[in-house]
Amino acid sequence: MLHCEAVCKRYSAGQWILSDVDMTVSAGDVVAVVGTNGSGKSTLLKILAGLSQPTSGTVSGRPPTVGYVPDRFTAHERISAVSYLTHMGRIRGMSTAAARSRGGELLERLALVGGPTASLRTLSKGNAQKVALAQALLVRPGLLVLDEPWSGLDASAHGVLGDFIDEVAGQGGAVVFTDHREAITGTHATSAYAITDGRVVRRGGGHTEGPAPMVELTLTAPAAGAVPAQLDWYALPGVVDAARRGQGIVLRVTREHSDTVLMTALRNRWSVDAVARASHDRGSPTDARSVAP
Ligand SMILES: Nc1ncnc2c1ncn2[C@@H]1O[C@H](COP(=O)(O)OP(=O)(O)OP(=O)(O)O)[C@@H](O)[C@H]1O
Repeated sequence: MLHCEAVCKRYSAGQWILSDVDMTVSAGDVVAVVGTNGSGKSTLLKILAGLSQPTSGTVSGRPPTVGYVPDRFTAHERISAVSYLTHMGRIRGMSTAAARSRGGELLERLALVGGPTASLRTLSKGNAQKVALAQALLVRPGLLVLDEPWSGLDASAHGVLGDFIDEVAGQGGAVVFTDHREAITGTHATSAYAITDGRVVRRGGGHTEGPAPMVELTLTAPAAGAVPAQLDWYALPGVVDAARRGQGIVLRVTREHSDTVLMTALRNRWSVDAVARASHDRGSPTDARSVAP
């Protein structure tokens, strides 16, 4: 489907932001792009969405309908949220009635504070983000590109956003998003890429091809009273799966990071029951969508 080949990007004569990016996004994929501030995540997303052109390299196979949500949606217009969505829907070829109805339905699901008739210029960052999300979903996107979509959204909208992502992917669309929290990428993404020094590598081993070696760690929780008994496993490097088992937990961790994760567990008084080479039959190393955090 969407395929980037040897994509490089720099702005004017500045330094290279992206170098030789090879990336494929297929129907049904939910792809996380992670990286530090300024690493080029937004730049990559804009190229994938078709809003920015690579300096060199090619992007092919972009679906005709792309939904894009920027990291910040600043709307100063006086018009109401639902009127804005109606206009956007018409631009996308919908009838006025269909656009208004679909826009209203999306805003209702997102629980826009102030309701659909709230004026855009009065919206908080999180509420404006809801409108931006709704406009991207007016017409079912073949590719949905979300730049830090969780940022600013209240917790109740997080679940709705997750549902939207699942719906788009379930209907054969692809989703690409950025977020800096490992737990989010682990929960929602079927694969993840990290940007470091302009290079985009498949997370969990640093290769875009072939699964990274994985280790399965079986750990038992510390006795009651020991502190801290719980760790945010997904926040540890290399953890792609964390499944509770009785009083313990079974982690799938990239071989590269397994020693670090073990040390962290031991420092926090978890006991190690078993360390084994993990098979790849349960999906790719970054396939963590089916597992609750
Ligand atoms: N239009 C532009 N013109 C010139 N430089 C730009 C432009 N857009 C981005 N940059 C630069 O490109 C680099 C990457 O920016 P980008 O916004 O893609 O990073 P990011 O990973 O999304 O950052 P953040 O996590 O802070 O949103 C930064 O150094 C930024 O200053």
